[in-house]
Amino acid sequence: MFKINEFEQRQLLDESLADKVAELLTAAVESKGKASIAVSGGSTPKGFFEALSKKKLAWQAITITLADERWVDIKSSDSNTKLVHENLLQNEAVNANFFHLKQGDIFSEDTLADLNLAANQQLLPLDVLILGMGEDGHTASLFPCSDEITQCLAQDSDALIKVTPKTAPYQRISFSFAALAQSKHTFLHISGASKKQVLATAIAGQDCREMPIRAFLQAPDVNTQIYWAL
Ligand SMILES: O=C1O[C@H](COP(=O)(O)O)[C@@H](O)[C@H](O)[C@H]1O
Repeated sequence: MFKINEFEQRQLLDESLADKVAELLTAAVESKGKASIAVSGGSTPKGFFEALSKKKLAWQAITITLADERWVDIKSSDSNTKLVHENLLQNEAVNANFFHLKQGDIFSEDTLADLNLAANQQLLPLDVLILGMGEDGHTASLFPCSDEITQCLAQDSDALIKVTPKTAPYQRISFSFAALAQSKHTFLHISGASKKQVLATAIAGQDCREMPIRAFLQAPDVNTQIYWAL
């Protein structure tokens, strides 16, 4: 299931999404004393991160993580962790907790097992999930071109998966569809005419392995709120 929310300007979208997410995180903290949110990286979320970072929330009770990360040095300009540190873990949100997906230099099976255990104990199910979408219909690092795509979309997959895309750089770590689909509130944040066309193609077809974002649009128990601006 999905609903499309369109905005005339990206700044209006960023403010509106930040208002909504702030409301949901506040409600989660009030009801259970803590909240968790996974955000996406890439080129789209910077303005939203800045708007959300200025909200006066109980940030010390909130854990932020990423829907996916590239296995690069966290000082690299391609690091999603760096993007979050420089734009979201700022202002009022400087005291939020951050759950690192990129641990150490070597991406070993032991590292993956430890991260899966910690994510299941500390984070899941997420209160809020903010997805992005690439031009190929990937979301998080669920890439249609990867050998792991069947595993990424399987109902019984681990929460975190090692993914090697064939048409995008870097090895990745990504939450699986099964883990992300448990989120209490799911948003897809996209902008620009080209992404609107990609979304239309995704809506018009069925095959989730061809465009993994379809899994979040089609699942009857996932209500994906799409936020789009030109
Ligand atoms: O590689 C990634 O790409 C997607 C989409 O990024 P964008 O630059 O087209 O907004 C992003 O959602 C994901 O987190 C990132 O690792």
